[in-house]
Order: sequence, then structure tokens, then C-alpha cells
Amino acid sequence: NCRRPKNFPPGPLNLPLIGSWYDIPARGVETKIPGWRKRYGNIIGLKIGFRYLVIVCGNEDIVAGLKHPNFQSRLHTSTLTDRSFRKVLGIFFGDGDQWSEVKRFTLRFLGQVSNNRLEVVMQEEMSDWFKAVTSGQVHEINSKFLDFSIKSVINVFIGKNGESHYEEVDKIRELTYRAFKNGRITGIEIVHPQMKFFFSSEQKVAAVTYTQKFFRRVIAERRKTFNPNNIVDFIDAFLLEQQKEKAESPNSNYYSDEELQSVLLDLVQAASESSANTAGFVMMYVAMNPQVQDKLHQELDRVVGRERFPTLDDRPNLPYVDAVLSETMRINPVSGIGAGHIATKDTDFANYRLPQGTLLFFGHQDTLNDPTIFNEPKQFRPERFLKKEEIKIKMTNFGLGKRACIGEILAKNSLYLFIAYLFQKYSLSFPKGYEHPDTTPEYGFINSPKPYKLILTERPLK
Ligand code: HEM
Repeated sequence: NCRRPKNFPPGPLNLPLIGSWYDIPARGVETKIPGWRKRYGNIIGLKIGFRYLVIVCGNEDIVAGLKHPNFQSRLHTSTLTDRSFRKVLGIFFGDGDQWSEVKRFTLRFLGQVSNNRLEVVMQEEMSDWFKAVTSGQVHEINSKFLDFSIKSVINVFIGKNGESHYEEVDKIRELTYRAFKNGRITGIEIVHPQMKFFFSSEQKVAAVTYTQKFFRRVIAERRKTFNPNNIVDFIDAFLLEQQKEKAESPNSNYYSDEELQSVLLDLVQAASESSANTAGFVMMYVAMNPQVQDKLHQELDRVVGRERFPTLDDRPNLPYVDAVLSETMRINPVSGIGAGHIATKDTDFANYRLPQGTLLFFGHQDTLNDPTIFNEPKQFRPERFLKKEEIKIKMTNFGLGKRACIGEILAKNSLYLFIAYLFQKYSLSFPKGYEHPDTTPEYGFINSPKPYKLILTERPLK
């Protein structure tokens, strides 16, 4: 049916069978949004095959859409449930009571990861990382170089045991990077799984299968040594909850092994690439803006000096470090259109009517680079985040409401530590001939910087 439902938002023409699929890039849909928005307004109506799709733009509408009670569900096609034993499990694509129970449990666990524990993990990972850096030499900045991110995530969730598996963790990083790079967030195979045989990438399947197998083994090993009186990490906490559930509510099955594997897969995939790619963009933009780097160095020298590691307690006194992180996430957000939400009922929204089953995405990158909101948005200017009056909108790049990212605080804390450690110790510069890296991201499930070259030069101890 090519006709739009009554009062559906305007958008490109729908053709028989394929809808407006011909005009929707499977990767980098962000690049089309400014043009569509000019033509059709804040709410853009599209169709992939038989599935209606809406992109919500404009900060007010994004906030309203993210919080709308009818838009708190996810798509459950087999392309997605293949990640979780063909069931609706895990947090990212989970739903209903199961999702809300396990999300609450995971948030509670994250709330208990003390600042002290995170600092120790980050100090260990960054110290190892620094060993791999040769001062004054050219380094290629790519997923492998930024592997401190997945290692610290693994360390937070599966404890020190993670270290004995670093070869496998490296393989998971490589497979996840490739899967996300090839990931087609608005690909037709996501909404019409019949098409996955033509479009699904081998890397995506390999990343899921390998990671699940890894966690299955780690969980089985842990079960042998599990001590309910010594809960150290996420797996311990989950196994304890599993025991309690079996004893107290034998009819419920929220804490199954399949759920644990699915949640761990979500956490590793959601956390490691997003933080690593944000770190890659931080290094790129700071090296491109020497005056920003000078200010970072001056602030760190003044507040921390060069002999001890910066801590989370230093954070109130290091506002420029935070401003650099916020400005990086504004200018090149790694999740440019967020994750798809589903309308669970026919819903009136922003003067339109969205049919049940409509898939919604949100124009985060568009808003964060809108010249009517941010003065000179293409300029990397962390100072704007030091002046509250310059930030006129609610930041939404971690989502909002029930479906919001569970890792926002963890991500911001660990990226703050990353920036503080890195610039306390090093100066960054481009090798001759590589001074102007391409800042356009490589689009995928999570956007990443295109690989580029940098020299890291150790700063002398003062
Ligand atoms: C720079 C880092 C990160 C960014 C920009 C980011 C961004 C996002 C966004 C935009 C969403 C979708 C929200 C929505 O549906 O509207 C999301 C969801 C999610 N994120 Fe993150 N994230 C980051 C780091 C992390 C970390 C470190 C973790 C794990 C500890 C994590 C775990 C998740 C999970 C599990 C969800 C699904 C939540 C749900 O569906 O209920 N993320 N994230």
C-alpha cells in the first residue's frame, strides 16, 4: 500500500513493496536528516517495506518522543532475537516485565560500582595502555589502539578474571568493531528478516556467536567457585539473584543463564564501542585544536600535577576536562539517531497520528549540530559547556526516560578519567602530511572515527 495512513507525517514518496526504502541509507541516515527536515518539518514519515518509520527531530519533540509511554518498546524481528536465543531477552532489545526487572537489577549493580573500583580498573588498564605507546612515534588510532575501553568494561563486569581471557577479549573487540562498522541500523533486513540472508553481515553473526560462547564458558567456570558470601562482580551478583529466585519464586524465570549471557552481550557491545569511539574522537579534536590541548594541560598541571593519577574526586576542579568530553559528544555523537523505539499503540504525537508498530528514531546528531541551537556548531569549542546559558537544550544523546542508556554515568566517569590520564602524561600532534584527518564518521550501529595517525609525546615530569 503506497498511500500514507491518515495524518501520517510527510516524507519521501512511498513506492509499492519497498516504501521509501530507496531513499533511506542503511548506514549514515544522519546525513539525510537536515535536507528532509527542511522539506518535511520536524517529524519525518518514511516506510521500509511494510514497516512505517518516523524520525523525530527538534529538541522538544525528541524529549517528548523519548518519554512517551507508548514508545518504550523495541522491535523484535528474528534478525534481532538471533542475538538472544531467539527470545526477547537482555536489556537493549528486551521488553516487558523481564526487561524492567533485569534493567533495574543491572542499574542497581552499576550504582554499587564504587568510584574507587572504577579508578583502580582504569588506572590498571591505562597503565598497560601507556606501555604500548612509544613516545614520539606515529600511532594509527583505530579500534585496536583504543582497546583499553573493552578491557575496562570486561573488568568491571566479570572482574579480574577478565585478564586471563585477554586474547579472547581482543577477538571480541575485533569482531564487535567489524560488526558495528558493517551494521545497517535502518537496513531492510532489520525490519524484514526474510531479507537477512541477502544483507546480514557474517561479522555480525560471528561477533554474537563468539561472544556468547565466551560468556557461556566464563559463567560455567564461575559456577564452580561461586561463593554467595563473596560477591565481587556482575556475574556473582546475577548468580546470587538466580539462587534467590529459585528458592523464593520457583515459578518465575527472570534470572536464567540465557538472560545472563544476553545481558553480558548487550553490556559489552553497548559499552565498549561507544566509549572507545568517543575516546578516538576526543584525541582527534584535541590534536586539531592546540589551544584546547594547552588549556587541558594547564588545568591538569594546576589541579593534579604530574606525579599522581587524577581521581574522580578531582572532577569538580577539572571542569575543562568535562567540557572537552561534552563538546566531543556534541560535535560527533557516536549514536547519531539513537536506538529504534516501537509505538505499541496508534498514537497522536506532535500533530500527527503514528500507527501501532511504527519504528521511531531520533535526530540527536542533527540537534547537536543545529546552528539555531549551538553557535558555530562545526567549531570545536569546549568553552560553550562552561557557560550554562549557552546550552539551551536538554541533552538527549544517551536517551531519556525508561529506555535511557544504563551506562551514562559509567561512560562519563571512565571517559573523564581517560582524558585526564592521557593529557596529564602526553601531548598529541599529527605527523607531517596527516594534519587534517577526515572528521566525517564511519557510520554504522555506532559511529566511529575513520582511522587516523597521531604522535603521542610524553610530557616531562615537572
Ligand atoms: C559514550 C558512551 C555511550 C553512549 C553515547 C550511549 C548511548 C546510548 C543510547 C543513545 C541508547 C539508546 C537510548 C534509547 O533507546 O533511546 C543507549 C542504550 C543503552 N546503553 Fe548506552 N551509551 C554509551 C555507553 C554505554 C555503556 C558504558 C553501557 C553499559 C554499561 C551502555 C549500555 C546501554 C544499554 C544496556 C542500553 C539499552 C537500554 C534499554 O533499552 O533499556 N551504554 N545508549
